[in-house]
Amino acid sequence: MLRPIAIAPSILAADGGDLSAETQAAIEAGADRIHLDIMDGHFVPNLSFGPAVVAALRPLGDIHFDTHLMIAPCDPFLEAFAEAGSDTITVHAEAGAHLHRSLQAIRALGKRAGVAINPATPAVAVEHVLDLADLVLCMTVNPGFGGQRFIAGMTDKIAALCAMIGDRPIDIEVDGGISQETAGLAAAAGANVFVAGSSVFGGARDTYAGAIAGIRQAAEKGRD
Ligand SMILES: O=C(CO)[C@H](O)[C@H](O)COP(=O)(O)O
Repeated sequence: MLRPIAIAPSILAADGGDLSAETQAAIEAGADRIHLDIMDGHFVPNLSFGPAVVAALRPLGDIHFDTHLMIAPCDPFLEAFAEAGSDTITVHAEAGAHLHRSLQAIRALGKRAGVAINPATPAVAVEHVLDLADLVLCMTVNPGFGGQRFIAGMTDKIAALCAMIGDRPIDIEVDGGISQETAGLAAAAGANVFVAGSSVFGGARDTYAGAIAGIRQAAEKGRD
């Protein structure tokens, strides 16, 4: 099954003092989705931002907001991120005692439900929730920080997820170290949604369009 390619710049790597302008610039540069990394200093060893920031950015456009919750527990915050304007809400398989219930709750809020797995978590961890998932996120770095190196060994897991998911209409997203150099490897293994932080926001604003186009081209080529 050939899923549509989408590039999702992560504003974690953007200028935090100018998030509206940075998000607007990414939209104008051709982003398909905006990736919002939510960190709690507990599930991951870093803090980022909360639903108020997501809500503040929402009026910038009707682009898909892809919210990645790196928080535990996650259930108490699902409604807030739904109300803030998230389109997809992704929770970690490792973050909650009741993953099935969390995904049900996201769907009940009228949002697309995503499930993420860390590099050390096997693909089989999501097997029994696929009927409740619209997106599976394979972390290609350990979550918590941008700017890390893509873990090449994750391509086998992406391929295993792809085989497990089969023809279900579920996005296969990769996050961490995605660039023009690595997007092709992930695409060849079956990924179709590419989160990119530092490889987009690491340059000046007039380079964002070229960076997004380059990642898209690399992903398309990786499928050949
Ligand atoms: O989820 C994340 C970190 O936990 C970030 O989205 C991810 O690391 C993207 O940043 P970069 O592209 O710079 O690796």
